[in-house]
Amino acid sequence: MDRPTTGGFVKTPGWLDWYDGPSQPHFQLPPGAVDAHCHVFGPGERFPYAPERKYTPCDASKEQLFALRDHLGFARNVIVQATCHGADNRALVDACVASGGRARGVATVRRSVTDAELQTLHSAGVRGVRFNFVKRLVDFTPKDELLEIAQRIAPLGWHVVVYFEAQDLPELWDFFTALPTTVVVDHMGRPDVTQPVDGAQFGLFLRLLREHENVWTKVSCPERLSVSGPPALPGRCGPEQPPYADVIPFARRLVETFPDRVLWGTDWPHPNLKDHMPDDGLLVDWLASIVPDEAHLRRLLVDNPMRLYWPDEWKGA
Ligand SMILES: O=C(O)c1cc(C(=O)O)oc(=O)c1
Repeated sequence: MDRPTTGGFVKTPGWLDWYDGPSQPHFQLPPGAVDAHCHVFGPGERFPYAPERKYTPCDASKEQLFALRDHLGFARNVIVQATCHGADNRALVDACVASGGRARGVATVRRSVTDAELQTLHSAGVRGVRFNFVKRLVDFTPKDELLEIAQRIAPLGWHVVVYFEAQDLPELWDFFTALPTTVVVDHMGRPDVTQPVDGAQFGLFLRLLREHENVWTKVSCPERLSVSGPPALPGRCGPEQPPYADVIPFARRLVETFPDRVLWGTDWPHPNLKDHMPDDGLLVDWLASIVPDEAHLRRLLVDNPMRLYWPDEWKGA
């Protein structure tokens, strides 16, 4: 019962009994697909976790991440700095460098970062910084410091990734809309999916993208947002029983309305999930429910991430 699963996680009571590592997805990814949101954790002995962290994850190494990439059929990764590593980007940089150009990074930096350090991060493959506003993950960071960082990374052609809870969007609106770069919102701005897709809360998020063409979003993390959850049994999903059904209308609305400003990623190794350990194969299968056709799929998984992270290699849609 305590076999390691993906990400070095070990089953704990409460996780679904059937989970035993990522399944082989049924859904065929397009050639060149990018997993545009995933993490590496540690290994803690080599890359210690930050003293100010709010959680301590299981180690999740670059080797495990690259094995998952190949297993699922992705060509590339975008590795996002997780809060448990604070502003120490060494594990992220190590993974990007080891990927041989198949991974880009989104780092976390403080105001004290030097221009030389930014250049080193760039050479390793970093193309953005992440600002986290989720209160269970970080202490308060003054917005004037973040704005200063955004102004310094803009000339490098980098962008800003933001993570927040939907109820905090009104308070963060002015800050987000003042950012001078492309802004990528993690996990659809974390909507409450028990509210209607046409309701006020998600409506405000849609308005942010409609009124600000520099704002993109990741249609990721149905496993975090879902109330209905994954199907009870593996191999039982399909058109009649899609996984994470309650999140589909939200992701689909974004994919259809802003086809050139959406990204997707597994969020492996799924930190802080308490109720179940998601099957990454099933998460890939979930894509079938949120894209209307092949052209949208290609933009979501290939053209958009390539344009943002590998513009020199992107051949155009
Ligand atoms: O919802 C989360 O717990 C979570 C945490 C982190 C992080 O610790 O950076 O990143 C994510 O993408 C999601």
